[in-house]
Amino acid sequence: MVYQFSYRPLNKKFTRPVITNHGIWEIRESVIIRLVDTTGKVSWGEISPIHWFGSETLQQALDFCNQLPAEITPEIIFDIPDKLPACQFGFESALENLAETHESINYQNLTYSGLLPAGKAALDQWKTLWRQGYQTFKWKIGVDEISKEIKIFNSLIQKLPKSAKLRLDANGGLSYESAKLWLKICETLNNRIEFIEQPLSVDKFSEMLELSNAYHTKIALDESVATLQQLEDCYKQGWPGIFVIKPGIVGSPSQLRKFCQQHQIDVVFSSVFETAIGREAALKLAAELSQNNRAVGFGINHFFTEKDSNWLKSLWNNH
Ligand SMILES: O=C(O)CCC(=O)c1ccccc1C(=O)O
Ligand SMILES: [Mg+2]
Repeated sequence: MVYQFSYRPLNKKFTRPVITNHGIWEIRESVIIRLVDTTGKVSWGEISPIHWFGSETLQQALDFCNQLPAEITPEIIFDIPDKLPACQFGFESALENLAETHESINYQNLTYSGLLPAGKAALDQWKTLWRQGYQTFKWKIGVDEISKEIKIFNSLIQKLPKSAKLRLDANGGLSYESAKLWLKICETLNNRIEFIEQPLSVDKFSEMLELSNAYHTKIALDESVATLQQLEDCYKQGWPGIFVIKPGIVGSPSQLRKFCQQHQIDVVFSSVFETAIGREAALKLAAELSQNNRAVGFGINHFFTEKDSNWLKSLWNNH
């Protein structure tokens, strides 16, 4: 089989900047790819790198697309190197969409986690998301001073319904002492805190292992398991807690499928703030590979573009 291949860069301003310990992120830059098979069937894929998170850079993805011929084959797609995980995801998902079997996976019964804005804005925003039906929320910490964040956290916990679950994501921004302080606070809230995500930086695996053995509140690795190689490595080192998987940047869906089917791991699937193209492919993987029913971190609709044809068509017509 050969596929007509074309691609377009896409820049999309977030409706609200994403503030994390890594900094302020205002524009989502992606590459949308288009495959057409010999019957004329069209399929889309999305390459949405996050270099500061551990994937290739946007430029590396564009350079890879640029050197491809206009007609590509499955061999070319399955030969994409592991140093281009977002490209592996984009091309393989587009290829899978062309295979009939793939259409059938339905991801309607996933539950979603809503991302709250960092800082005190969370105190106003949570109710809007609650009314939209979210029962799990994620709040970024490690952005401001810990004393300020604990104060906001205390009022957030007061306001949130007791049945709501809250995830805290430090993006590796806490010191060992601050992580212990957060974990001590969470211990007193009998499981209302589902987990603390990446409390320490990627180079502090053994400290996080120690913390996960010392406290009940679960710890989830995210930046530490950004790519499949890192995921396998942390698994082999015996990580007992949760693994956050971002399908958009983890790498090859077929390799991810193999790993998840070989190992029983506690997984949370998470967005890379992709458009509806990447999101649909990622949610299909989440539905297929989730062994537990943890809410998926894709509940932030204003970050992606609906898969209506106009914006896609305009991408191809305006160039
Ligand atoms: O997982 C979620 O709930 C939303 C996705 C998210 O937080 C995220 C999105 C892009 C880059 C990093 C992260 C993160 O989890 O740290
Ligand atoms: Mg995270």
